Amino acid sequence: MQAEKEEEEAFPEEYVALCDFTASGSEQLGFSTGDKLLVHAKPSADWWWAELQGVIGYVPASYLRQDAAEDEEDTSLEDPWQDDEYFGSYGTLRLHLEMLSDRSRTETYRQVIVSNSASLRNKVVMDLGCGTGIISLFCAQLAQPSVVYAVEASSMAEHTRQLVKQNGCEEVVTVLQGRAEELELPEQADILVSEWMGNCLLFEFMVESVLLARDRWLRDGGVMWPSSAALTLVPCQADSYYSEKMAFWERPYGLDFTPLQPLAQQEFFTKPKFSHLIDPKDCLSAPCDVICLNMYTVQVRDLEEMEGEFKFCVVKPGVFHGFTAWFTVQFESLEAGGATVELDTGPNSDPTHWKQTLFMLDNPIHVYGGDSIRGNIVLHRNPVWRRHMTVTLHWNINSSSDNCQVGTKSFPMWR
Ligand SMILES: N=C(N)NC/C=C/[C@H]1O[C@@H](n2cnc3c(N)ncnc32)[C@H](O)[C@@H]1O
Repeated sequence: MQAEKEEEEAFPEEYVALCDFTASGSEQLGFSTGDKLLVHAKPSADWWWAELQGVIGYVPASYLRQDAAEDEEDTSLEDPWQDDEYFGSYGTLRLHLEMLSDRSRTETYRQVIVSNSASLRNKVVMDLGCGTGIISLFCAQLAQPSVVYAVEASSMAEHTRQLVKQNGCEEVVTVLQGRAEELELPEQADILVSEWMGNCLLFEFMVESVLLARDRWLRDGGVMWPSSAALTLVPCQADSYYSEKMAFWERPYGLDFTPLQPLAQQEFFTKPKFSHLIDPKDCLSAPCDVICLNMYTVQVRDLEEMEGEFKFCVVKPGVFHGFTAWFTVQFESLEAGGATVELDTGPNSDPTHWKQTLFMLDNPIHVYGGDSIRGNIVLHRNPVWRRHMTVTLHWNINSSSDNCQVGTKSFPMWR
């Protein structure tokens, strides 16, 4: 009796969902990654009786992990920002080499410095997330700011100091190691420059650090580089990707493998495809900016859920396999009336390391010239894993040739 009594007291236990689970059968309970479930009983090793927001049902035990609160030493694994992993990855050269090898990206930042070099004279610059210090070195080499605070949280910072010295910029560039939103800057900055953009613009949510640093270190009237950003969307064909991942199962070596197609859809089309290079001819309409950020006014709380409408007019017959997304950022001139510089990661510009992001629908839809595809996109930041989000698309197709088709799909990035 005593043991049972103790066991009774142990429940409910709090667990975190490691990944999504779709319930099949009324007595099962579905959930999403990061959901906190209350486990009331463990009738078997594999299936537990759990509750989520008042709903009770059976859940697969293997999808759950004991919540951090119950198990102190694991808290480091529970970091919602995954900083160890994130800054660890930036402590090695791989990602910096990829970014520096991206000429379109890096030359754009150099262009910004060159075209504003006169106005940069005697200014205080903060380079947030300087990495190897490339932007700070451009400032010191191509303009005469009074000081550049090159802020870098990863262990790359000590190498960056060496590069600053190696290139004779130590008089101007000061490398500060630490998270920008936590460290002390000696003074306010006139310009806050950063290369913070992730896939689909926001992934990694480094932008949150940029906004916190803006609010704390950019002086009134100071300049944000980028000054604005836009997420752009277009309905598209993706025939080769569809053939490679889905049509393939129709007749491999003369056999019928179509029973594997639901698995293929789950495995290949549930998450967005990063690093997709869309051919401009696969765009079914003109693209549309669906979400625009003004870097002076956007607030961290706005990042929780960002929504944008779209209305595409199909310009030619084709197969609507999905949507492709990319972003542009603009750098306003320091001189009133000066030219704005833009970095465009879309299919009509030189490719960048971001390429584009492809969201595949479950079932392709034939569309025809004159059809309209209306709807909206919602970027919902993950409440638990703070560098991740879910992208939900809703669409309505109005076609003269057949009745209206409505659809919706959510894509985790990545949790
Ligand atoms: N554009 C993308 N996605 N990444 C390119 C830039 C990422 C670089 O910025 C640094 N970084 C990111 N967040 C912070 C922060 N809050 N404080 C200081 N340094 C930071 C990373 O360690 C990389 O070196």
